[in-house]
Amino acid sequence: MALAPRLVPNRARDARPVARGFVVARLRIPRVASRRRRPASVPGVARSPTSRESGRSSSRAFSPNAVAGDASGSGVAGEAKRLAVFASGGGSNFRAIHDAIGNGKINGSIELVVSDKASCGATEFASSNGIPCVQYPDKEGGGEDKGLGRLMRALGDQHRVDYVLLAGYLKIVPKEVVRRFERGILNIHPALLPSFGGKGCYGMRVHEMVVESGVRFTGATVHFVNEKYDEGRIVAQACVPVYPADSAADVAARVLKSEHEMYPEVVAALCDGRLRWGEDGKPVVWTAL
Ligand SMILES: Nc1nc2c(c(=O)[nH]1)N[C@@H](CN(C=O)c1ccc(C(=O)N[C@@H](CCC(=O)O)C(=O)O)cc1)CN2
Ligand SMILES: NCC(=O)N[C@@H]1O[C@H](COP(=O)([O-])[O-])[C@@H](O)[C@H]1O
Repeated sequence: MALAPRLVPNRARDARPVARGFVVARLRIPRVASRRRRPASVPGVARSPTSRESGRSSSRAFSPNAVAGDASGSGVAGEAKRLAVFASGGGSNFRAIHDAIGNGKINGSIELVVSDKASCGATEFASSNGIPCVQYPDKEGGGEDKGLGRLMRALGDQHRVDYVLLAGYLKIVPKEVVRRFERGILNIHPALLPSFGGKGCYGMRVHEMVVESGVRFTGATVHFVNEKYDEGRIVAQACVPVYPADSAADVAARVLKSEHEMYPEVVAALCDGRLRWGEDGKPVVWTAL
């Protein structure tokens, strides 16, 4: 049986940009036999002994066990995390995460898809892969609470979701969900927050603003979700150039490609317990040397 890896965090200044363009910290994880193929892009990753079953993350000082969503630092190493994806559109980020799970890069399973749309690319992909879908908000059938009660039951008792991943979801996630999944909801935004973020900043509109602004770089941001649009703690960013002749569509395609590379890696770290909160309240993706 593989021994639980002892994490020996390096000093914060060891965090340095990597070829992928987003910053990770470095820690020495003794190589342990892993039952599953390690994520190709993060060699030598071992399973961290975490489990969301042990309840919510505490706000205690940083320690090797202070991982997102883990209150005790104990738990069953390697247990696949149960994921819900919220999407409103084509679902390419959803599909990138689904593919990374299938390739063994993410230790998780997508148990539920939530959309404000009765049908979109994401819900069609979910249905064709046997993944249940729930509509929220559901103005027609949801009554006063727009289906909030049904959503909470689906995320809780029915599908026992550990983490929520927003992937092109265009509505505000209600505070009840944000509080239920403290430090357990990620979002990908198609710009370098805090620039070009907030209400009204979504989809192609973001890239139109970027081109109009004349900035020379843009990119994507993965951040934790709080009760406001795009104000949660930033986890990782990927940077791409903006060329003078670029249209908004050119920029959108370049940013989307970087999203498909970055988001699965961050989700893999979240599911492996390698997404850790420092004493300064900033989350960091850790990987092996
Ligand atoms: N509680 C939270 N909910 C959501 C967040 C968040 O950070 N906290 N992120 C958004 C995703 N997002 C940017 O990354 C975003 C999505 C949509 C909007 C927006 O202005 N929406 C419009 C409605 C658009 C429509 O219905 O077509 C609006 O609210 O008027 C801003 C940012 C997901 N949810
Ligand atoms: N502010 C939220 C927002 O604009 N999210 C963006 O919507 C697109 C969804 O594409 P997808 O449906 O193909 O994943 C992605 O570019 C994502 O960053």
